[in-house]
Amino acid sequence: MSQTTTLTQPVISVAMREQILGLDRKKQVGIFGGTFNPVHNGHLIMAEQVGTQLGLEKVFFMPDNKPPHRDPKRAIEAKDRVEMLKRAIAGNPLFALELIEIRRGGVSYSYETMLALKKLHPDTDYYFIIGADMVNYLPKWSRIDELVKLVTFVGVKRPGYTPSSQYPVLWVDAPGIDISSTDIRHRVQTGQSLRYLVPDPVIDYIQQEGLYFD
Ligand SMILES: Nc1ncnc2c1ncn2[C@@H]1O[C@H](COP(=O)(O)OP(=O)(O)OP(=O)(O)O)[C@@H](O)[C@H]1O
Ligand SMILES: O=C(O)c1ccc[n+]([C@@H]2O[C@H](COP(=O)([O-])O)[C@@H](O)[C@H]2O)c1
Repeated sequence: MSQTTTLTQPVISVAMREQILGLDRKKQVGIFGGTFNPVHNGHLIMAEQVGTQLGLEKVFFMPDNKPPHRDPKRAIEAKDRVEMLKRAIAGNPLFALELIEIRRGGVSYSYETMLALKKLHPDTDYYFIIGADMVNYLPKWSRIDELVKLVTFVGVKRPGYTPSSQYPVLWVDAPGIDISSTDIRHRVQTGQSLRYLVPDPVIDYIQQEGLYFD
């Protein structure tokens, strides 16, 4: 029996066609690493400004398991930090979660993380978002000379910090927001309002779980 084949579709995929035409654009995504203990509106405002101003496809909030540079005061469990992040980013299609550091456990060195992410997603360019305090701290990061080749650091100003860096940083203009997780924890302990400093669903979670009260 003879068989005839009718080609109704082009044999090349969209990706191949884009490659041939030189249109293969890499994905551009933001990575926003932090302890998020807890996440606050300063984090959300800066992530929104960076994501929209740079035209990123997504901004991934990436809670660390254990920050490399400090012993977090009043550390709470990763599951609570993740739950608060989930509540904070719900409803914003630009935002997503990246839990690679929590899954890996141990100390969360960004070089190790970004190497792993680049291996998993070689077609993605990563924009690593940091505040001015962290920009100043970059020289102390583990394997920083290799890390700057893996990511583009994006800096956001922060009240109280005069940024200076010997490493390349792409600055995005966002309003200076004087909110810190340290201050939020202090406000919980001293019974002050968190309203408009932290998203309402995160305030509810802090109260429901009794976080940061002692
Ligand atoms: N208000 C802010 N303005 C600019 N950058 C910020 C601000 N808050 C946090 N960041 C940046 O977000 C990242 C994650 O911060 P982190 O989760 O440690 O929050 P934090 O408010 O600095 O916490 P803590 O007070 O416990 O040190 C860091 O790069 C930090 O510089
Ligand atoms: O890799 C390092 O040496 C390193 C040193 C300091 C901070 N970082 C990362 O910077 C991000 C912000 O840190 P933090 O503690 O301010 O939340 C978080 O993802 C950390 O893992 C990473």
